[in-house]
Amino acid sequence: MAESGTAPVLGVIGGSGVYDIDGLENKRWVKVETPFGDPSDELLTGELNGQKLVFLPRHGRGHRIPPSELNFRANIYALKALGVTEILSVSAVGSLKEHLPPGTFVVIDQFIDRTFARAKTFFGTGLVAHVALGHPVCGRLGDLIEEALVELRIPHQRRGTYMVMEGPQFSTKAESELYRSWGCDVIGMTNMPEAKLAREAEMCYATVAMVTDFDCWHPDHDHVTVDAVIKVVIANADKARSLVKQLAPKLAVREGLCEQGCHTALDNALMTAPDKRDPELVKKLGVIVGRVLG
Ligand SMILES: CSC[C@H]1O[C@H](OP(=O)(O)O)[C@H](O)[C@@H]1O
Ligand SMILES: Nc1ncnc2[nH]cnc12
Repeated sequence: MAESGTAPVLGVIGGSGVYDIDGLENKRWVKVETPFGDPSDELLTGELNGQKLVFLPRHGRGHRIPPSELNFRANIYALKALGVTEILSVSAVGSLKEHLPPGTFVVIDQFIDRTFARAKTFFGTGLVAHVALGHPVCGRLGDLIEEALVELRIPHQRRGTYMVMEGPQFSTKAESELYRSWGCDVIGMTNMPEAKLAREAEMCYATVAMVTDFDCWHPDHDHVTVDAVIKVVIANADKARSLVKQLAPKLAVREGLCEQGCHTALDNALMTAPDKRDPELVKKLGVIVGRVLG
């Protein structure tokens, strides 16, 4: 079992089409206020197969909030404030590869962040931090997700690069071809800065990307439509829920902190000299930096 004070709590961020989690015991929607404003919605807390779980619908119930207006900092802060230690992000994505048709799940291990209109860090003047991001997702969590996908016989690929675009419009064909030439596997609009902020908040983060379409590069699929995406997401939603159920009990085997360093990401990241730190900012970031700055 995990060291005291670090018992795993699974956070699930549900993307397009995933606005609830079934089978939760002691289920309760909780409103969380954060120094960064409101999260996308209330957060759903409960237990699944004995594992504590917190669920947040990324775009809010009813899909109210577009990607560029998501308050990523409030979302990650709220999950951290509720004790979440590992985050499973569930996302709809377009495929940039012929061999990844709609219905395939990809356990993402890399990102290219092309977003430009989002707040990307909790830190700032008065407390500067630079966390490592060479491996932006938790490989340990990725392995557990893969184990669950194998057990459930869900068609998947273990690794892949997710291109994060600003949106909300889908790509032009030239852009889609460019991302293909970069070797990207899938494309979406939401996983950055989410993954960066999870790292700053010292939480494990992994994404299961559910392919919903071939974007617009494919000769047989001229363009993406929300209709087509939603149809596939609905068909996949049960698989996503089974994945969460299968994954939840696997987390309990972690002993102590994540061996990949996710839970200690701030150990060598703070740059600002102690006497130059802004006490107000340090206080505001208490939930995030409490472990290192006590
Ligand atoms: C309805 S398709 C576009 C939408 O879906 C994805 O979001 P999420 O990662 O939350 O499932 C994509 O990034 C876009 O935001
Ligand atoms: N083709 C696509 N581009 C960006 N985001 C997506 N989400 C689902 N399909 C997508």
